[in-house]
Amino acid sequence: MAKMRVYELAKELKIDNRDLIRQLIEMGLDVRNHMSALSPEDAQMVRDKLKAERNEVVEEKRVTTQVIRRRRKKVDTAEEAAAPEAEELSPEETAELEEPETLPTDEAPAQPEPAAEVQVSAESEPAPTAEAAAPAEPEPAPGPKAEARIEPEPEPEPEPEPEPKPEPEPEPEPEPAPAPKPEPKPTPEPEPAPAPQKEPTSVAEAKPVPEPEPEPEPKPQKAAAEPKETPERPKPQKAKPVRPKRAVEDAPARIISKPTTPVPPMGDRWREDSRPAPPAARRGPRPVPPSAPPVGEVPPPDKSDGRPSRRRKKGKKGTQVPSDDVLMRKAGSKRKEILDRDALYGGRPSRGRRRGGGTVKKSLKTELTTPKAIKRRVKVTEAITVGDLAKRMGVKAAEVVGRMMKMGMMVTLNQSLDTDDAGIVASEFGFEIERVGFEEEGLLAAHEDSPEEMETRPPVVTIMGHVDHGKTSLLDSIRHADVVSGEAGGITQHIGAYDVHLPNGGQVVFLDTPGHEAFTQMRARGSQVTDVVVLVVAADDGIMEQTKEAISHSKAAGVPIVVAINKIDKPGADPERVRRELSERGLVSESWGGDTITVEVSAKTGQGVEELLEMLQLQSEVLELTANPNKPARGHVLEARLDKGRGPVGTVLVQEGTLKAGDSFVCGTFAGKVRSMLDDRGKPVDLAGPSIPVEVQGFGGVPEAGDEFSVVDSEKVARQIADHRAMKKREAELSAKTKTSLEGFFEKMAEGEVQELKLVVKADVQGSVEALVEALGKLGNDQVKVNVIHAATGAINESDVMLASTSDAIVIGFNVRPMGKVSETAEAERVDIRTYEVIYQVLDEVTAALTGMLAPEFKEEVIGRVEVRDTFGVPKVGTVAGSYVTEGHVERGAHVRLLREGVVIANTKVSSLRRFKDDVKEVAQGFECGVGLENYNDIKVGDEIEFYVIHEVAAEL
Ligand SMILES: Nc1nc2c(ncn2[C@@H]2O[C@H](COP(=O)(O)OP(=O)(O)OP(=O)(O)O)[C@@H](O)[C@H]2O)c(=O)[nH]1
Repeated sequence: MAKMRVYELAKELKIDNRDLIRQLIEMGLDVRNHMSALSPEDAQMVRDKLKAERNEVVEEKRVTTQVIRRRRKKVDTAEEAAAPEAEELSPEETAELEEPETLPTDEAPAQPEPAAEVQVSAESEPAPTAEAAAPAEPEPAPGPKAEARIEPEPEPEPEPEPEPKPEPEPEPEPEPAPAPKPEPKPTPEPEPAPAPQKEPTSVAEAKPVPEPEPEPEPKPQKAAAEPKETPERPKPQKAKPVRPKRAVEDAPARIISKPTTPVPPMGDRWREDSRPAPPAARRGPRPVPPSAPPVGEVPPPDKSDGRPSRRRKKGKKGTQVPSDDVLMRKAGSKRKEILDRDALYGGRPSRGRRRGGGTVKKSLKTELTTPKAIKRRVKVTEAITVGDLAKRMGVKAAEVVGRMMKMGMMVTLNQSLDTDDAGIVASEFGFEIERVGFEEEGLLAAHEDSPEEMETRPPVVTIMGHVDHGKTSLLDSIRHADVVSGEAGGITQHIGAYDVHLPNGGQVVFLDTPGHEAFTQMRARGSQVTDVVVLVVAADDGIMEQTKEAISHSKAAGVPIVVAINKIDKPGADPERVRRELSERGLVSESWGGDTITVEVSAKTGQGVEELLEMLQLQSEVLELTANPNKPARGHVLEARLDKGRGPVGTVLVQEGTLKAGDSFVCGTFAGKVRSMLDDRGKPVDLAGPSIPVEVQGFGGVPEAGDEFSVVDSEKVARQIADHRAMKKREAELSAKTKTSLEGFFEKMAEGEVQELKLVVKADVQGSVEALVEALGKLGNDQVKVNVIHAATGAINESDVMLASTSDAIVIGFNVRPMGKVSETAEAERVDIRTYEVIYQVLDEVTAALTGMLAPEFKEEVIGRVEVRDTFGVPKVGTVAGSYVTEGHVERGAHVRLLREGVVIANTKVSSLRRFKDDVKEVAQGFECGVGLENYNDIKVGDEIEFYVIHEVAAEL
């Protein structure tokens, strides 16, 4: 059989993950978290054990109208078996069974409204009474009740419950419902016994019936029985108090109301897990009644919703429940107190009436928080953070996080959920997720080019090649060939691209790409805007590794290659060898009958450079490169950086249209307006047509190399698109991270798989970013790896910090610093930001961090020894050794070895360390002390106890 995860077992047993983990640990099982695996045998053993424990149920008995006595009781298996059956009773049966309870309610009816309240208060107050009478109650009922209250709140918020209930409950509830039942059943007892069980069942089934019943609150009995099961209903109870009269009206309502409670089911799960017991008692009972009374008022689904929410609030304040009681006592009028409370938290008008005070109006406020059915849809584009989702649903974020934790999803507020996960969570609150799209295309200027509008444009050329084959030299040589440049050294390059004007009037634009392997990605991107690639191959070296890469990138991009066989001036030059090797790579030279243009050049002497330029022009003509210059510009960013004086600037290669000063544009996730443009020689220009590279000033932020640049109609449109893209990007990043965290992190941790050091890398220029990402990616080993979750240019901003925070990553800044309040945010989020100015320092520190993450080695250090001079038997503690510290010192919590004549008799830990009657943390050499050992009592006079501690020693890579 396959192993089972703790959370799966918890789900099966319908108990909270944490509770189960605690119990598993108590059972001696090695579990760390809810993702820990359990063998089939262990799982079965746990099931058996927990089931056995569940046989112990709480017996509730109504002693007086306001007092219910609960006692724990062992239930026979047979009884249990019977119970289930009861649960399975048909709705009608259930109804019948419930009716009896209703009757009691009727009894109370005399005090219609009050009745409800009284009951509630009775229960709540009883707290005191009950406590005195049956202390046991609090614990048993509490748990469920507490949960119930809380649940009610959660559900109420979703208010949609009434309406939505049907949907949500059906699926989710089923499970939850059962879960609660188990507990409730036990509670059932005497008369109610049957009802309770049924209730659960009925609840599940009835749920569909939702709105129907306004039934008044069942009497205490019901409360007693239901409490556990319908913890959520508690709120409803609260509602009852308010709606007493109505409640009385609908008897069947109860059942219905329960169904209504269905929404809670989801909550039940959670409740079961986390709710505190204390308040439960009071709330427990209420749950049932609530459903009834509320129902009466519920008529309008919304209202019912609204009410629940109020109740919830109350419930939330569940902790306040006690305070309520206190208030009631003080006031001397329980009813009034309850009413007041209701009013405070948005009670119904009815409450107000009772009060007869203006406060009623205030209570109406709550209704504002009740989402209407049509508003129970949360629109999401790609993903949504947990916090946003909670906000959009009008639910407390902590509550959403709590529910997700109970679902086995460990998340933080800023974690992003994709639409699927968000849908699951939203359904827990009665909401739906609606995926919506953003019509970005509609906002971007679309223009159909007609053949007449097309004009020839210069080819854009990228020079690639292996290291030292002469790329830079060739570019220099080409600059000298520029006929426009009046400068001695040819073009003084200002940006990563420049256009060369040929003697024949032609023009060729070159992209200047670095030749280091760390920039392979940049080269690949360069290919995307490139029309022709000049592959530089040293005639004396032939095709090398990077030459092959360049060929691959060019081919993948579908860009034709013109080969420049360089260094033909060198004695060892062998152009034919290069052609042969090229043909082996599919590039057959024209001189060999192929279609690959090869030109023999010498960057050093300038030989063949003009011919190369002519060939490029020829190739360009063959390609029939054209573009429409008469439309809004579109292009790509070749390089971008943060200029101290000018802010973000980027080199943009215009590919179509004409870029003008003053144009509004969107680039990547930034909007901007062209404030100024410089050409490749650093001269200001107002226009830049197709194939022309210009340095643009006016970006809203530093874009990434390769980002598309598009001119749009207005700044407003630009901002709209940029904001949308930024949101999508962030959501995508967070979503990706979240998925990793949700689906793999815990499992990996539990199974000791690979750990990752996550980094957010920010640098001043794209080149540095890519170099860092590549270098960092090479660090680590098979145990620990580096995962750069985000890398970009520009200062470290809050987005980076939040991403690091949610991803548990470190922010690496290279030649950039945190902006504005980012440092404060980082401190608040406990995000480590490290800034550097030298790459090797980055690598050194990251390596150190990785070392710290490696599984530590353990080293033992003996800190002291004692000699046992006497032994004492202490009740409930065991044997205590009256000892004398002979060496070093001894500490409580230290590991110890019990030595007898030099032989290790036991290896355990110190359970107690005392000096006379005082517990002490440490005892120094030369002093006497009493030492108790964990799980070991066979200590004898003359034994020696060696104390030692274990240190973790970081491993090295
Ligand atoms: N003899 C001779 N030497 C050349 C020629 N072209 C380049 N060199 C030399 O080759 C060496 C490398 O040239 P670079 O232009 O730096 O080569 P690169 O491909 O740009 O190198 P990286 O930038 O490191 O990728 C330099 O010492 C140049 O002087 C040439 O045509 N003939």
